[in-house]
Amino acid sequence: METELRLESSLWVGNKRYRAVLSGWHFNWTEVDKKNRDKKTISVPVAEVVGVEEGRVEILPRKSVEDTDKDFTVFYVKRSSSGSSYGLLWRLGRIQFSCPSRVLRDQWTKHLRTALKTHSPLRPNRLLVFINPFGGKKKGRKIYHSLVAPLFELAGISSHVIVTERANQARDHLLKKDLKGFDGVVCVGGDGMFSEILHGLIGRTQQEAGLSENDPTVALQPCPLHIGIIPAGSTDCVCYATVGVIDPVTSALHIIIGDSQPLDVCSVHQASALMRYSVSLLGYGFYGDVLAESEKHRWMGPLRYDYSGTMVYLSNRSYAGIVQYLPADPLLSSPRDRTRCLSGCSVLGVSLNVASCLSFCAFPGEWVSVEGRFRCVSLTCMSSSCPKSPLGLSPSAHLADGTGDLILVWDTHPLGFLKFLYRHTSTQDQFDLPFVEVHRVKAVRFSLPSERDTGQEMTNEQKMATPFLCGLCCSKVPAKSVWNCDGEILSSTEILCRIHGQLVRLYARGIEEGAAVHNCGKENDKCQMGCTLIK
Ligand SMILES: CCCCCCCCCCCCC/C=C/[C@@H](O)[C@H](COP(=O)(O)O)NC(=O)CCCCCCCCCCCCCCC
Ligand SMILES: Nc1ncnc2c1ncn2[C@@H]1O[C@H](COP(=O)(O)OP(=O)(O)O)[C@@H](O)[C@H]1O
Ligand SMILES: [Ca+2]
Repeated sequence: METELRLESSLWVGNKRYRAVLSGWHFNWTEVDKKNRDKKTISVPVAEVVGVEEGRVEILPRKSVEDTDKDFTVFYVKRSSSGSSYGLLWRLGRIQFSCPSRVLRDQWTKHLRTALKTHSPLRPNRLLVFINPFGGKKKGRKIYHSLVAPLFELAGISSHVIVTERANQARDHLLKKDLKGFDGVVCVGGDGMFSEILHGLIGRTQQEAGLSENDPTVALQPCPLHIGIIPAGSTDCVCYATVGVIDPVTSALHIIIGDSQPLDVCSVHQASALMRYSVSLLGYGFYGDVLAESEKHRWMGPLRYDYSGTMVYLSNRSYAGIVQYLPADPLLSSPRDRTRCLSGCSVLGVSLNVASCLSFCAFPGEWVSVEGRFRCVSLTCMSSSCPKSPLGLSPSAHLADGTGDLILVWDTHPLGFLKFLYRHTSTQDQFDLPFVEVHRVKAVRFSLPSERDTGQEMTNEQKMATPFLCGLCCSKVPAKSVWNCDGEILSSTEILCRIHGQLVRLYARGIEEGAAVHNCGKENDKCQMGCTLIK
């Protein structure tokens, strides 16, 4: 089959002659200029060819087609460094070849198209697109129509676009409407919008499989449709943590070529009912308070989190709680092993025997229990990196290993907590502080101490410590906080969480790092799949 797809010939690009070769996984072209022997070869993996068109075709800044007999145009993924972000920006590359005959031209286009289908079988033909017109800076519609739709059209993807008119419309559509014929669902918006798609697709899949989402011991069915994220929100953490940059064109190109990245999902239950799913931040204390405060200032747009973050920091609160967790196998990985989950990462979920030991009563020995006052308790299934924190809440967490990282920040003095927060903005280790613990876990349970212990009556010492500028934003110190579940406030405080390995798949491939050193000893572009980074 590989020999069948091989094609090699002399072609022209402008007035220069090139040797073009299509073989196996690659398409490359080299200038054959005698005076300049060391002209570089440009090599494109066939899986990264976006489209092949007969004639002279331009799509930027405007689409134009000159239908000639001997020319063909190839569009492909071109990488460039993104400056501030850790990942690489993808752009649309374009090259226009001229053939000596029409027969040869047709042979090239036919072979390239066949190779492309063979090497990237998950390319979507038909997509269901939801746009949240009010996410982030309210630019969702513009981002989609000006940057994404032209690329989908070039790649021959047909899309059904729905601009939402209310919250939860996308979720309800996915739960109830006919989804036949769609290969994937695209979300134009932020983490909240992604969460709607996530709930719709997971719910629909379980309905069809006859499984109960309420039962935390049930092994849920993975979703058959892929999810694509075009970032147009405030935090855009899911996009950043799975692609490495917040860039609509990069994300659109990952969707077009049918990249596939599995993702762990955490189900959050109260008593025996499912409350929500989470992929990035499930946080009590600081992050819960920030979200609750920020909801009052939605008009500020993405800035609301900085404003509320500062206010909540100044209010200097901590909360009593009991945290119980089921540790993951420490021999497989650790949240402090300083590896990073990069594209092709090999730390994947092994079949975890969670269900059998989820029952706390039946297997008390497997669970670890801690109690005390916390600044925050956070659980994240992935690194949760975002522009505010480029390495994320847990820099060594893995996207698809079936575990989450539980971060416990014990009550401490205000400057200590500021240090912890500030370390998220750099490469300094935020876990290397005496009041911080991090555990790789399969399940977590959170409960409140009995009324008597929650500190309704605070000790004098606590009273002294608590109202650190507290008068700025609150008059009374509440005894409990709320849970922030991927940007939604949960209605209940006592919860049970379980991580489901690889429950959904995104059109992404994990973070491709720019100028990094890898432990396979090779330079970045030659790095072997699955190697890990050394700092
Ligand atoms: C001093 C600098 C501190 C920087 C600390 C940065 C930690 C950031 C970790 C962010 C993890 C994000 C996880 C994702 C959450 C989202 O699902 C979720 C929903 O997003 P959406 O509205 O786009 O739909 N987003 C959130 O819940 C936002 C959480 C953001 C917390 C940011 C806190 C900023 C704190 C600033 C504190 C400043 C203290 C200054 C004192 C003088
Ligand atoms: N048409 C709409 N009107 C109001 N809210 C909507 C609409 N469409 C989606 N939403 C909701 O808006 C919330 C925030 O959206 P998101 O796209 O995540 O933006 P942001 O990142 O700015 O929070 C989501 O929880 C989503 O359910
Ligand atoms: Ca994980």
